[in-house]
Amino acid sequence: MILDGKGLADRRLELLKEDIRKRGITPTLATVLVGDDSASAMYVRMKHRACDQIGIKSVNVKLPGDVTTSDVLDRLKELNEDPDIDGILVQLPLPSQIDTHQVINTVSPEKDVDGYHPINMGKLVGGLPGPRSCTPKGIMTILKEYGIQTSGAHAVVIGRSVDVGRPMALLLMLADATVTICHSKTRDLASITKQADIIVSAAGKAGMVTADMVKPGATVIDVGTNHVNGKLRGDVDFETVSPIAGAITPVPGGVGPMTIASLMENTLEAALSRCKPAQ
Ligand SMILES: Nc1nc(=O)c2c([nH]1)NC[C@@H]1CN(c3ccc(C(=O)N[C@@H](CCC(=O)O)C(=O)O)cc3)C=[N+]21
Repeated sequence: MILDGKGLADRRLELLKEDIRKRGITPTLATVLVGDDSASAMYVRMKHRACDQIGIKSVNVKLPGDVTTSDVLDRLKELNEDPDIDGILVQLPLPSQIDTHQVINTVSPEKDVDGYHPINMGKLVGGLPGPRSCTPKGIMTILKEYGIQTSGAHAVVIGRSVDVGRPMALLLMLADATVTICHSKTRDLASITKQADIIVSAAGKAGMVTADMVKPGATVIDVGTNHVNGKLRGDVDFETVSPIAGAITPVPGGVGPMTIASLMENTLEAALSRCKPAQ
């Protein structure tokens, strides 16, 4: 079974559009793009397009590639204080001279639609409600919508990044999975992934998950967005793995569109919790 992230995301965007229209509000998302990396610029454009599609207002703050950390922090403080802005997304990765930790720390936790702020990460660790990182949230939605059981399942996450691997593992654990986290230093990766009912690959290496690493019938979620010779490729060798997997996300058309749908959900939630309508 192919897990159609694109179709699911489109349906969720339609529901969000209807929800926003009925509430008569205009949530507002600010994106912050530093420098002119073409992939980052494309992702930001895709986010703005989704906003336009569903009635979220978006503003794009563009900063030159040679700004200092304090330039970025100053701009973020303005956005934090701006009552018209509900959500703030700082597109990552940032240029190397910028202190990414300080930037993430400066985004107001109430406006943190990526769920990267330590307060929101802490809420995730504690199992408290709060904004969840968009990619892991989108993956949980895929699993839920397709009825893929997490309770009691062995989920193997490949990758321990702060934006995907770690929050993914925590969300799977909160959903009662038994979770193993693997990464670049893991020995004999295949022997571990072979035991998985659910594999989530966020390793960032094109084609690294091969058929011999997958148990027949397993669910395979591919977070990879690797650009190889101008083509987008996932972490999973789709040709050989898809006949073995019980369910698999394609790249493109799988996790990526769900990341954006989750961002839209987080932006609406940020707007609603910032301005509680009178009952
Ligand atoms: N603060 C921050 N938050 C993020 O959520 C964030 C980020 N920084 N930096 C970069 C990554 C990457 N990311 C993607 C979003 C959508 C697709 C997506 O929709 N991709 C399409 C294909 C697009 C294409 O054609 O290349 C698909 O998979 O079907 C992919 C990747 C969000 N990220």
